[in-house]
Amino acid sequence: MAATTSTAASNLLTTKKHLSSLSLTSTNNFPAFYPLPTSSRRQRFIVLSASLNSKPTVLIAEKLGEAGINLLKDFANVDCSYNLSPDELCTKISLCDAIIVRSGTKVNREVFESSGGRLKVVGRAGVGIDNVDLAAATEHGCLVVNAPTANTVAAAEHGIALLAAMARNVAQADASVKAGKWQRNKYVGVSLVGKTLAVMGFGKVGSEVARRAKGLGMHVIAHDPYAPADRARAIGVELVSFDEAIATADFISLHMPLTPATAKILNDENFAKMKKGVRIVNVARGGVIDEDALVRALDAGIVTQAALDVFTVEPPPQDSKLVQHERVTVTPHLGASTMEAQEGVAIEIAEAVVGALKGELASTAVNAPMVPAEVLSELKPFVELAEKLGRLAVQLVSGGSGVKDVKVTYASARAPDDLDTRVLRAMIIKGLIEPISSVFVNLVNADFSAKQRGLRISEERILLDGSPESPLDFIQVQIAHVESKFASAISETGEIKVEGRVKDGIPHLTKVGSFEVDVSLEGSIILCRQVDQPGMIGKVGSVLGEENVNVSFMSVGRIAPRKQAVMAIGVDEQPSKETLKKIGEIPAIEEFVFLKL
Ligand SMILES: NC(=O)c1ccc[n+]([C@@H]2O[C@H](COP(=O)([O-])OP(=O)(O)OC[C@H]3O[C@@H](n4cnc5c(N)ncnc54)[C@H](O)[C@@H]3O)[C@@H](O)[C@H]2O)c1
Ligand SMILES: O=C(O)[C@H](O)COP(=O)(O)O
Repeated sequence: MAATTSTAASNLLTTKKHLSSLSLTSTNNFPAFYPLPTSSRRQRFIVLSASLNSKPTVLIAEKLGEAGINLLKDFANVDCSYNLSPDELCTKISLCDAIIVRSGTKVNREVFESSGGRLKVVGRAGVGIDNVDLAAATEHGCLVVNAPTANTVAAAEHGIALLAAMARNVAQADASVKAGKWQRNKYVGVSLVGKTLAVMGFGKVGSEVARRAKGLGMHVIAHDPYAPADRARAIGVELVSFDEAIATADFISLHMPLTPATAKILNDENFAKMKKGVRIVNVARGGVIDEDALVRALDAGIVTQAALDVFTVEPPPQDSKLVQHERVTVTPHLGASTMEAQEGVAIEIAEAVVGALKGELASTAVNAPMVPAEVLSELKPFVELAEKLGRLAVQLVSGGSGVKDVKVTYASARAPDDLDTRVLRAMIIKGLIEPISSVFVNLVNADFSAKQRGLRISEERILLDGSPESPLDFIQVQIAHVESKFASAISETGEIKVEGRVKDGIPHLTKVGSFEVDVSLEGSIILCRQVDQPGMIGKVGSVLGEENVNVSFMSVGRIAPRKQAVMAIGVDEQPSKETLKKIGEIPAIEEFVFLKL
């Protein structure tokens, strides 16, 4: 057995310009995209319809900066129709090759179905694509592109504006003066200087908020299990645990994406851990707060004030107790709404849409990583395996010094020249980044996205003896210098380690930490560490069965009989919190974790 090592980081592209687009040629003058299949997307060959002879039509459905509109007009017929009803949108869409929206327009399955196959590009002039049905887009051969960077500073500035306005009761005092009152004693505020601000989510927006808050004389701490600690230290911010952040902060500012792990992360249980009198700002996504719990925390005096730009349902109901609360300041999702940001976003999205209509794959393409068909046919299950191992590994991280050093090992009997691992590396990066951020990774931007987040991916090849029929024997992903929410995932050498193989064309998880397991990577997975003893599979299975959660696969890996064992359980549905709690309460179970694939 021989090993060769190379460092992907050294090959990384260093400027965004270098990777802004990549052209593919195809037959009959039409550009072509090959989106990678994942378990949730049907594989499909996408052909864009912007023929070389006719100008495409772009519908701009929400207000867009002039510079972007002008850029589009050079290339396409532009129809600016704002405030369309859903029916009007469905009628118009059949005449359009592309549509550009912000967060206010729902581009749902009906829109794609109504387009009669003509719609080929959806441009989201901003970051979040919560309002675009991605699965429907991919099924209809439609590329979705977004503009992820141009509104970062605007969002951070809005966070700071809300922080200061809340502390000094600006909105409430303004309404009071306009109502003919002069209540100087009622609206005495609190100072920001010297106060502790906890920035929850230290990504693009969070780090800009932290920088600005330092300038205001605040003591800034941050919680982000995946952000590199040295990046935080460089701007004088200490990364702390979730509990420490919320327990010590005078102000909490939310900047994490909405994911299954962050949904309602501020809930009754966590409000109860906060310092009495805490003030909360949210310019991320409404869903990260349990809004009913926030009303209870405000009424109980745990939370003194809140300032919210985003809501679970937008616009929120007019009679919402939260919106109407006297100590809550609200804005209608204005984080990205500055002249400058909207000009920047307009240019970013116009360039991406024009590029896509010309057949280039933008670095901001959300649903179409691109793989040549001949590569895909052989590597398809390994491509899926790579993404899923990345997703599993990152979900096992609980803290430490951030996700920084990732080592990928490919074991294969193929000579290194016969196995192009570029796609696999991109898919591992996709799996590592997408569950924890607002970034979408494709083949064009994968290495750049990794570099931007401070991720160093080193790759190792293990050359196996034997027949090289299958491209790979196993793939292993290790994350160093981190803690895990499932201690058994840490290997003897101290890294989080997951390993997988393809069996009968299906990706399988075959190793977690030092434990051998065997579970097919479909649906989701529960990992439990237990004292090996009879009846454990039955006990866990019946807890899941009580809630009608279908078990697809179970396997137990153990060190020795009657010692510790790790049980991997594949489930088709997501168990409720109560069901997971019941699993944790089974006496022999020492730890467990639920992982979404
Ligand atoms: N209000 C607005 O108009 C507006 C504008 C821009 C962005 N946003 C929202 O702001 C949020 C942040 O955007 P961004 O561009 O900074 O995203 P980003 O991906 O750059 O940063 C998100 C950070 O959150 C961290 N994170 C993930 N899970 C976490 C967890 N459980 N706990 C703590 N941290 C966690 C990630 O590691 C990452 O560093 C997103 O929700 C985005 O949609 C809102
Ligand atoms: O996701 C985003 O980019 C922000 O939330 C801004 O959304 P908007 O473009 O609708 O203002």
